[in-house]
Amino acid sequence: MSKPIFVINGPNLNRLGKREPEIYGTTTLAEVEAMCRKAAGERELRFHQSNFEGEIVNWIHEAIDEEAGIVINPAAFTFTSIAILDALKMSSRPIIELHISNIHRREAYYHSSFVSKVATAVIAGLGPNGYAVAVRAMLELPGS
Ligand SMILES: O=C(O)[C@]1(O)C[C@H](CCCOc2ccccc2)[C@@H](O)[C@H](O)C1
Repeated sequence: MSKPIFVINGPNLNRLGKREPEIYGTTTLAEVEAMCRKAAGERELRFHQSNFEGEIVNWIHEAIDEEAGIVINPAAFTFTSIAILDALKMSSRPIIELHISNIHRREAYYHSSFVSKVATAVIAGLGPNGYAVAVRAMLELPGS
């Protein structure tokens, strides 16, 4: 039986599409979820968002226990969270770090990701469509 794919979103992404459309577009997180489920096809997809670091850590533990691949947009926790890094280090499955914007073209405090130290791949700058690209890529990665 194939394993689920976890898509995990960090703080403030619940406001996607409602603020800063010039950076993040007008697509809502609910629409992103629908795009991910379409991209996943028959594969089970778990889609989560939280503004709380510990909740994100718990979902990473769930993904590890289910031997599942993880697509993660940690949002601001990308640049601050050792807890999320430590949790991701425990995974033996593919991890795709996803950012809607190209963080490397933005403010300097967005340039150094803890998550990139353990990510299998990083997607940044494709806009909300990057999520569907990440899910489709995850389907093809060995071990996902
Ligand atoms: O580009 C991305 O996906 C980011 O992960 C989004 C984070 C911000 C998430 C906040 O999302 C909002 C969405 C709509 C309105 C306001 C914030 C930002 O801190 C990263 O540098 C890049």
